[in-house]
Amino acid sequence: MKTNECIQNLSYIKQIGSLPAEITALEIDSRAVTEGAAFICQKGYTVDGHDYAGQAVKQGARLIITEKELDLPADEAAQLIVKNSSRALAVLADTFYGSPSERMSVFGVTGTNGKTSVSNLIHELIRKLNGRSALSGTIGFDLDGDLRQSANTTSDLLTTQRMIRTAEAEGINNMIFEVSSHGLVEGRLWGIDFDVAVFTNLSHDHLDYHHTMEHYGYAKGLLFAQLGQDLTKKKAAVLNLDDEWFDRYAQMTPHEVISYSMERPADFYAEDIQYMADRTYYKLISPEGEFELETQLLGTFNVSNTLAAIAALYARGYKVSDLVEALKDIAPVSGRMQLVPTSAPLSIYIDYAHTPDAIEKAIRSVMPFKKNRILFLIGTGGNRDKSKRPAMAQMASLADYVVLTTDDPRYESYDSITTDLEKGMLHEDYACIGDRAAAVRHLMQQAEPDDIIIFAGKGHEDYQIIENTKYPHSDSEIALEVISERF
Ligand SMILES: CC(=O)N[C@H]1[C@@H](OP(=O)(O)OP(=O)(O)OC[C@H]2O[C@@H](n3ccc(=O)[nH]c3=O)[C@H](O)[C@@H]2O)O[C@H](CO)[C@@H](O)[C@@H]1O[C@H](C)C(=O)N[C@@H](C)C(=O)N[C@H](CCC(=O)O)C(=O)O
Ligand SMILES: Nc1ncnc2c1ncn2[C@@H]1O[C@H](COP(=O)(O)OP(=O)(O)OP(=O)(O)O)[C@@H](O)[C@H]1O
Repeated sequence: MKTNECIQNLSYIKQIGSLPAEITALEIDSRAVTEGAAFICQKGYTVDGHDYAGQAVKQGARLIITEKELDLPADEAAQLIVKNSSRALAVLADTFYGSPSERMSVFGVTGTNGKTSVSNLIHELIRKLNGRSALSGTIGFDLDGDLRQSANTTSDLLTTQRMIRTAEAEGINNMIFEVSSHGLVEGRLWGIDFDVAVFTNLSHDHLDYHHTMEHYGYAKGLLFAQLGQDLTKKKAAVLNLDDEWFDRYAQMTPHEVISYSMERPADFYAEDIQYMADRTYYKLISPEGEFELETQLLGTFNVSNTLAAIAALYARGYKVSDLVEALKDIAPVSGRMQLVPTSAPLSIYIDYAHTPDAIEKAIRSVMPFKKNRILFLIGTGGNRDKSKRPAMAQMASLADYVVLTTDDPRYESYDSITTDLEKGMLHEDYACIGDRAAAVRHLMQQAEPDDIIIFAGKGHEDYQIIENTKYPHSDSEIALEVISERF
């Protein structure tokens, strides 16, 4: 793209050197720079991208976007000094990639729990109803069925714009983003034209980063403000009426608010819910009438998640009857209340619950069909929000027997993690076993016929991070091994 065209909307303080005629690519990582690229220097948590501008120039960068004047060969690369390079990146990426989000149906899903589940439901419902869809989130970047890896729940801004551009180039006209609070406050989604913004719920998590629930809640609210003020576009906020943040998020947008609830009348609400070990049924009351709904997704929270997904697609003109029909065939996201097939006379679920609220909901979900005991294993990560640990164990105490362990201990000792968890235990029927593989084995050794077993915290992940190394790990594999020895 011509440089003048690319920087037409960019405010900058000063130009050093002459601008190249063309920009071939935008990069924020010097290691990815190719000939003719513009390199945008960003300060990170670990290093400062400004320190890599020299390397970027050596690799062929001809324009450097920087917050300070850098000592670089003026004949090789020009510099544009900007006040804030993240804002500059947002402007440049939007122009360079041609604002693809404006031409697509873009859904953003935020909340403490349920982002992956709701995003995946929206994505799969669209595909089931013969549409094409791309999804970016914790599980990766799914380009209409072709799954690629990505590092974050909400990727950096450049990756985000590239994903939308790639989807558009593939002829895909729906894009779903799982939106993290980190991503919102760091502007990883600046410039994205969302059509539907969905809120699942807000509860204790990430306070190592946000410090207070007020700040955490505010961060999530930025998604609803991002729907913008242009009322010539039909947009909607889909909000959970059962959550106390409903009113505040509704105030953040002039666009239509579509409510959903499991507890009271709303635009979309659930009545007569029946929880089975492998299916959930409920009566859906919607603006298009009442429907008997059946889903393979399990647990109370998935009733809420299915309501959110149906409401989000209704906002884009889908018929509720079609959505209800399509939902029957959609399988749960890997590792979210996923039933592990076994011939042993007990039920094993793998779940990703790693917040107090999710743990409470996971255990309450299986109570309606409990015949014997509920055995629950909970692990939590090292070097992350420690304040939630006792509250997690407090909720885990709803189970009859609990094993306290780790998920990704990183650099923290097993003992430090399980000791924090132990502070919240409300009964004595528990064991602390830091090594997760041993913890899973121990839990399975206690299992008796008709027990319900939930392994929480790792979900779809098939590894454990110890220090900075990923080791293979699978709760279900270990559980099935013990079953083959015992049953
Ligand atoms: C703490 C944090 O948010 N870190 C994110 C951040 O990394 P960083 O700040 O360490 O980056 P850095 O290594 O300091 O690099 C700074 C700059 O120098 C550049 N650089 C660096 C090295 C080099 O040789 N050349 C070079 O140009 C980098 O490309 C970058 O532009 O920027 C990276 C690229 O965008 C992110 O992948 C990374 O997320 C890490 C993996 C992370 O764990 N983040 C968590 C806190 C997070 O964001 N989580 C939320 C989900 C939460 C949830 O709901 O569960 C998420 O959205 O994922
Ligand atoms: N609506 C919900 N309310 C409460 N808990 C939920 C809800 N949906 C899912 N959960 C719980 O949270 C776990 C993670 O679900 P999911 O991956 O959909 O959430 P997430 O917001 O994407 O989480 P993360 O940001 O950590 O990836 C599930 O395994 C389940 O235990």
